[in-house]
Amino acid sequence: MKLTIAIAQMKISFGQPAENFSRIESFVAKAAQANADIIVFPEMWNTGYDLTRLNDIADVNGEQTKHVLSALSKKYHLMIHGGSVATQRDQQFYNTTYVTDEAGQLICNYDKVHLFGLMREDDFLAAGDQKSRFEVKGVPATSVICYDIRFPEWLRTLSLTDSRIIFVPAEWPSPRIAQWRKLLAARAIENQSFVVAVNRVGSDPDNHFGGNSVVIDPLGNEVLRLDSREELQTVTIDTDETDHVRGFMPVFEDRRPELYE
Ligand SMILES: NC(=O)CCC(=O)C(=O)O
Repeated sequence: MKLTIAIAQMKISFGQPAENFSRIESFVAKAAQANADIIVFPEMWNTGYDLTRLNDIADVNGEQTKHVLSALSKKYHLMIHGGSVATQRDQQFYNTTYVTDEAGQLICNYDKVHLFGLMREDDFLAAGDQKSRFEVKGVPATSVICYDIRFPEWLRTLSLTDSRIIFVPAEWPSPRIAQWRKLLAARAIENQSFVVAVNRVGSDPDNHFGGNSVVIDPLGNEVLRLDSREELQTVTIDTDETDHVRGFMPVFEDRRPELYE
């Protein structure tokens, strides 16, 4: 299946959800103009890492995000991978991914599983404990969030289902961009999957974020890589490549799970 994927490598206004919400439609409109099947946003784009103010600015039950993504999907007839947003549910805060299909239906809901202590997530957020699975035009896909990619055992459990694409929204600081690229390539190669990883650009009071959003094929080749500017770019991938790679090198069949516990 050929899929055209749009990467929205955006700046995020720190602690200003209204400003951030007002900016996403122009990315979606450009993606639709480029005939994209799906657009992907970065991590925590509604608030940035303004964690001390979550009580005032997190999206309660994700209602605003779900409503806006659904309306934009319907208006522009494309899927939206909503990166992730800060949400509040039952007196707790989460880092949550929502995905809507072209009819505006919510088809994925995932809370970040591994909280990143260096950016104080563990002081403010609750961790998720559920996998994600959804389909992009019938192609099975999964989604994790940023620091989750440092846990290959988690991504393996997801790829053992039937996933062919791993989506990774992120706010990954510039000093570790070399690690970002290597970790993402490793996750693509070992899971014989496409990886679509979208980082933000710009700065907040604590970090500068280096972009370098990438789309990586199942052999670990970067088929698209952005630099550190705010921009939207699209690329077309052929997801049948995963079956070809899994066919000639049957890593999943050669596993010895009885030895791994
Ligand atoms: N927002 C994040 O999870 C950042 C993860 C990160 O920077 C890392 O090095 O891991």
